Amino acid sequence: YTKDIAKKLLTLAIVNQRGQVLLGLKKRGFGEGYYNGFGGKVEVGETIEGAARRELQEEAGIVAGSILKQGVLTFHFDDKPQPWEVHVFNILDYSGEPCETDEMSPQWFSHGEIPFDKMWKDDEIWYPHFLAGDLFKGEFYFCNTHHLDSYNFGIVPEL
Ligand SMILES: CSc1nc2ncnc(N)c2[nH]1
Repeated sequence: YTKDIAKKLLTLAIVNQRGQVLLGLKKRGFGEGYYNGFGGKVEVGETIEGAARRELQEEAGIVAGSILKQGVLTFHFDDKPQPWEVHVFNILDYSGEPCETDEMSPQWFSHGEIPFDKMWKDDEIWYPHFLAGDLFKGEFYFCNTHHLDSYNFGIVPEL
C-alpha cells in the first residue's frame, strides 16, 4: 500500500571543521560497528532540517548552528520495500562538546584518514564531493544490506 511507495525520510549530519570531520561509531542497531555521521528518521510534523538538528543533539550532544544541505542520497535495499531518502547536512558550526551516548561514540578524523573500510560502501563515492563543498544527488542499490550492487551519482547545480 502507499506506505511502501513513499520514501522513508532520514537525515545525516556531518560536522566538517578545521580539516576534520566528526563521525560516530554506531554502538548498536542498524549499521552497528560502522562510522557514520549523526542522524535518523524525520518524525511526523518535523522539518527535515529540524530533524537533522534534533538527531545531532540526541546522538552527539551538540547543538548545530549554521548548517548547509549538500546532498540527497536515495538507498534501495533488495530486502526492504521502502527506499530511504537521506538528506545530508554539513554542520558549519555548533555549540557544546561532542559526547558519547549509548548509540554513538564520537571521534574526529582528518579528511585524509576517514575510515572508509568501516563505513557504508556508498560513503567513499560521495564523501570527496561532500568535503569539496559540492551539491550532489545519488541513488544506491544494496543487496543483502551491506553489498553495494550499483549506483548513480552526480553533482547538481541546486538541490
Ligand atoms: C544503509 S546505506 C547507508 N549509507 C550510509 N552512509 C552514511 N550514513 C548512513 N547512515 C548510511 N546508510
